[in-house]
Amino acid sequence: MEKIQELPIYGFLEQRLGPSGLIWTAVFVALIAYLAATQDHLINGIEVVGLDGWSLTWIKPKIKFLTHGKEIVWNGFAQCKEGIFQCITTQGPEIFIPMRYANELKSMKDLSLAGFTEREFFPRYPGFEGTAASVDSTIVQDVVRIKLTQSLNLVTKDLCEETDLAVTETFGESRDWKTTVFAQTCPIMVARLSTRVFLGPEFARNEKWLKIATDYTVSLIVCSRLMKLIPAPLRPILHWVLPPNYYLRKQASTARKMIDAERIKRKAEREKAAAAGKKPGKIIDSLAWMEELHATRGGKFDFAGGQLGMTFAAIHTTSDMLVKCLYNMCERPEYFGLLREEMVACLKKYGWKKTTLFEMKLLDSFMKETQRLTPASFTAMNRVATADVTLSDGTVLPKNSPIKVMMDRHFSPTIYPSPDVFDGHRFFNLRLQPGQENAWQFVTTSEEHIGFGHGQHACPGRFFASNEIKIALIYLLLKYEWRFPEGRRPKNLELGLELVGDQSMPLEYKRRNEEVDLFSLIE
Ligand code: HEM
Repeated sequence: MEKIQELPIYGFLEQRLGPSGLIWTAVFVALIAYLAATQDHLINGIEVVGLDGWSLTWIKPKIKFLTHGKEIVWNGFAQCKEGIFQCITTQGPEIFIPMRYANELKSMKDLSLAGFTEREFFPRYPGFEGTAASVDSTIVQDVVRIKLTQSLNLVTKDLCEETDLAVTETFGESRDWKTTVFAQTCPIMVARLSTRVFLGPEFARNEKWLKIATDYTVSLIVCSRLMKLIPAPLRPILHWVLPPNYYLRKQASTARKMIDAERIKRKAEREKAAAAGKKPGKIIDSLAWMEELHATRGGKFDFAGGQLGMTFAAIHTTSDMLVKCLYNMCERPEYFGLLREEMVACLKKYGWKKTTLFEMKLLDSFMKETQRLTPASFTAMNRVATADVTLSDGTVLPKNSPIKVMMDRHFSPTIYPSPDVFDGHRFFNLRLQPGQENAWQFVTTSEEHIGFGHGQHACPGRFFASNEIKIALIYLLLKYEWRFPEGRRPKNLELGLELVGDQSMPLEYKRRNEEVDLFSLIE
C-alpha cells in the first residue's frame, strides 16, 4: 500500500475523489478486471459472424441474439466456408455446424450432451435438480429409452383412458361453438396424460402435482435465461435474490416432498405384502422403473430430480407439437376429413393397439412435416467438446467449445422440393418408395430430419411422444370440430432460435359425433 501511495497518480486521484471515492473506484476497477478475465472468449480458429465489436460481458450481443438469432445464424451459414462459424448467442460464443455433418457427429465420444446441460441449465444451483438428475446419472434416460419404450403396448390403454377423461373434462359436450386458448389448455392436458404413465392415476389427477409438472419447465427456462444474462462470477450470489429462482426452488422442494411421500407409501405397501407372505402388486410407471434401475445399479440417485427431469423433457415439447399440429390442421381444414377417415379405418380394423397408431401414416406424415417446418428450435444436437475434435474437412472444434447443429437441411430444396410449403402428405409419399417405409417415420432421425436430434442422444422419449400425440389428436379430431375465429391466424413466437406455437391464439371448437365409440375400444 505504501508503494502505491508513493505513485503520483495516487495523490492526484485522492485529491479528486477523496479517500472513499478512491476505494469505490478501486472496487469498480477490480470488478471490471475480474469480469474481463472470466468472461467467455471467442473460440480460436472458427470464423465469427454477427458481432459489431468487443464487449466486456457480451450482454448487448446476447440480447441481440434473442431478437435476431435466426437471421444471424442463417447469414452465417450462407457466408462462411463449409457453413461452420461461431456467433454470440444468449449463452456466449457458440459454434454452429450444418446438418450434413450430423452423421459424422452423432456418436463422437468427445461431444458431450451433459456438458451442454451443465452450461445451459445450471444443474449445480438449487432448484435446477430436474437437470442435475440427468447429468449425474443415466437412470432417467434409460427409464425412457428402455423401460418406457418397451412398455408402449402396456401404457397405451392407460393413455387412452386418461385422454378420454381429460379431453371430455376440458372441452365438454356442447354442440355450440365455444372458444379456448388451446396453447394454454394443452400443457395441462399433456401433463395429465404424461403423469398417468410417469406416476400413476392419483398423481395424474392431483392438481398440485399437475401445476408443478406444467410450471416447473417454464420456471426452469426463465431462470436459465436470466442466469445466462448475468456474468458468470456474479451468478453464485445473485441467484439467491432473483425472484424467479426463489419460485423455482419452491417448486422443486414441493415436488421433493410429494415424491418422497409416494416412495415411502410404496415401500410400506411392499413391506406389508411381504409380511403377509404375498407378492406386492406390480406398478407400471416411471417411478417404479427408476426404483428398479437404482436397486440394480446402486449409488446415489435423486428421485424427485429424476421426475422433474422427465417432466422437463416431456411436457412442453409434446404440448408445443400438439398445438402446432392443430394450428396446421385449422389452416388446412381439408386435412380434418382425410385424417378422420384414416383414424376411423385403423381403429375399426385394429382397435387400440400399437399397430393402430403405426398404421396412421398420414397422421404420422402430418406430424413430421409440422416438426420439419416449425421445430421447437432451429438447432439440435447441442454438445460441448470435451477434447479437441477434428472434423472430416479439417475444421478443429477446440476443447470446451459448445456446438449446435443447424436445421438447414429441413429447408433444402434438393431434399424437400418446395421446402417452404407445408405438405401434409410429404412423408407419406416418401414412405411409399420401395425400401423407404421406415426411413421417414415421425420417430426416425436422420441427416435429413433432426427434429428429435440424432445419434447416441436422439430423444429417447420420441416413441412415447409420438403415441401420446396421436392418441390426443384422435380424441380431439373425432370428438370435436376445430376452426380459427374469423380473420385470425396464429403467429408463432421466435426467441433466439426457439420457436413456440402462438400462446394467445383462440381456437373455436364444438362437439361432433365420433364415428367409433373410442371408450368401448379400450380393452
Ligand atoms: C414432441 C416431443 C419431444 C421433442 C420435440 C423432443 C426433442 C428432444 C431433443 C431435440 C432432444 C436432444 C437430442 C439430441 O441432442 O440429439 C431430446 C432429448 C431427450 N428427450 Fe425428448 N423430445 C420430446 C419428447 C420427449 C418425451 C415425451 C420424453 C420422456 C418421456 C423425452 C425425454 C428426453 C430425454 C430423457 C432426453 C435426453 C437424452 C439423453 O440425455 O441422451 N422427450 N428430446
